[in-house]
Amino acid sequence: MPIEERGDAHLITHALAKDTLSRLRDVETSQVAFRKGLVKLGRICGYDIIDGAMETEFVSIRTPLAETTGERVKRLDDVVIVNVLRAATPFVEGLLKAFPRAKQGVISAGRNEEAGMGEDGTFPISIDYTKLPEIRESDTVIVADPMLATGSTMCAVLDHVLEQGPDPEHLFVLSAVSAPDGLVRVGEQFPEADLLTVAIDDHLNDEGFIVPGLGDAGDRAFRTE
Ligand SMILES: O=P(O)(O)OC[C@H]1O[C@H](OP(=O)(O)OP(=O)(O)O)[C@H](O)[C@@H]1O
Ligand SMILES: O=c1cc[nH]c(=O)[nH]1
Ligand SMILES: [Mg+2]
Repeated sequence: MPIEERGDAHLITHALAKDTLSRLRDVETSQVAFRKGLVKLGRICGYDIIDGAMETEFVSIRTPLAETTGERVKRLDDVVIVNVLRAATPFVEGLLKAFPRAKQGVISAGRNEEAGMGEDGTFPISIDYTKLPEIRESDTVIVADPMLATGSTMCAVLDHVLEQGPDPEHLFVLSAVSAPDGLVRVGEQFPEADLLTVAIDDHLNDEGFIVPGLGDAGDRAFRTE
């Protein structure tokens, strides 16, 4: 199975996910290659979520030649993907290749970098715009953000997502790179969430950036610096 348990999180271990993340980390990777890499990584992660966490069922099929039995992924319509603006946008574009019929929500959430990281290791988060579909108990919700650093953004986003209605059957927090602090913070505050990530990095620096990380994912994808 391409998803392995690791402490507070589950690691997506597909070789192509690691390959793609390594290209994203490279400081020489151009903006276009970076954005395309995030799309690719989202697609791989989506396939791995389906492989590791979604049920399948056997169905009868008639091919042009004969009756046979096939296997289908169940309940792909009951998936909600939440895009945490803005760095998650290309990542979600890739996820949608695996979940083309997912309902989508967006939340614009940003760290107040000027305020800096507080003594408790968190950032103030401003949530400026949200548009979420109805979330039902039977849904699988995937909240996607390529970077989980202090976890401040994800905690604010999850508060918002969960206050809208009943707890969904499955709640996944999907990131490309996570810092140990962020995983612990989100895991403690939202024990119902399944934390999925491609890599757990070493530490956060004084500015709250993941080390070694890949830099500022939003700036690299959107060419803003
Ligand atoms: O775990 P945290 O410490 O909260 O940091 C992670 C957040 O930081 C980045 O967003 P950023 O605030 O840079 O916004 P952007 O996507 O617009 O660049 C990233 O995409 C996460 O949302
Ligand atoms: O390392 C980090 C931390 C937060 N946001 C990013 O884009 N990168
Ligand atoms: Mg940013």
